[in-house]
Amino acid sequence: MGVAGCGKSSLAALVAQTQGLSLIEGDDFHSADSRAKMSQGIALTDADREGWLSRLGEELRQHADGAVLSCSALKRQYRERLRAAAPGLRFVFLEIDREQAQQRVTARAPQHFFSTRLVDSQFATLESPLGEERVLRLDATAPLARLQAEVDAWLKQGETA
Ligand SMILES: Nc1ncnc2c1ncn2[C@@H]1O[C@H](COP(=O)(O)OP(=O)(O)OP(=O)(O)O)[C@@H](O)[C@H]1O
Ligand SMILES: O=C(O)[C@H](O)[C@@H](O)[C@H](O)[C@H](O)CO
Repeated sequence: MGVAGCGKSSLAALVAQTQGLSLIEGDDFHSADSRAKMSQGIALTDADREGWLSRLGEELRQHADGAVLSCSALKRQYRERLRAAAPGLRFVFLEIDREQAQQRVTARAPQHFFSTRLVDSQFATLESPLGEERVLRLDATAPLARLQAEVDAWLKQGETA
C-alpha cells in the first residue's frame, strides 16, 4: 500500500513471484470511469472507491490460500474493508515523500494512466497505517531487491509491527 508511485506494483510482483503467490493488481479493478477520472487529474472519492474495494475484497476471498495485492489502501476505512475480507491480512506500507513520488509519477507519465496532477491529493488522502496491526513500514526509495528481502523475512518471522 501507499501513494501513487511508491512502488506497490513493482514490489508486489516480486514478492508474489518469490512467495509463489497469486498477484492481484489493484489498478486492474478500478472502473473505467475511475480510470478516466484519474487520467484527467480528478481525484477519486470514497464513493468512487466503494465498488473497487468490494471487488478487491471478493478477489481476496477467492484466494483464501494467500495472494499479494497491490492497492493504495490510503485510508484506514479502506484497509478495514480489506481486512474484513481477509482476516489476518498484512500490509506493507511503502513510505515515500511527496517530492520523490512526484518525480516517479512524472517520469512514468508517458506509459501510465495516472495524472501527474494527482500526487498532492494522494498525500492529502493518506492516513498512515503505522500503529495498526500487521503493518511493515519500508523506505520506498531502497533498492527493490532489498525491499523484497525485507518482506520475505517479515513473512517468515511472523508478525512485526
Ligand atoms: N524501490 C524502487 N527504487 C527505484 N525505483 C522504483 C522503486 N520501486 C518502483 N520504482 C519505480 O517507480 C515507478 C513507480 O513504481 P510502481 O508503478 O511500482 O508504483 P505504484 O505504487 O504501483 O504506482 P501506481 O499505483 O501509481 O501504479 C516505476 O517507474 C518504478 O520502476
Ligand atoms: O486510491 C487511489 O487513488 C488509486 O488507487 C491510486 O492510488 C492509483 O490507482 C494508483 O496509485 C495508480 O497510480
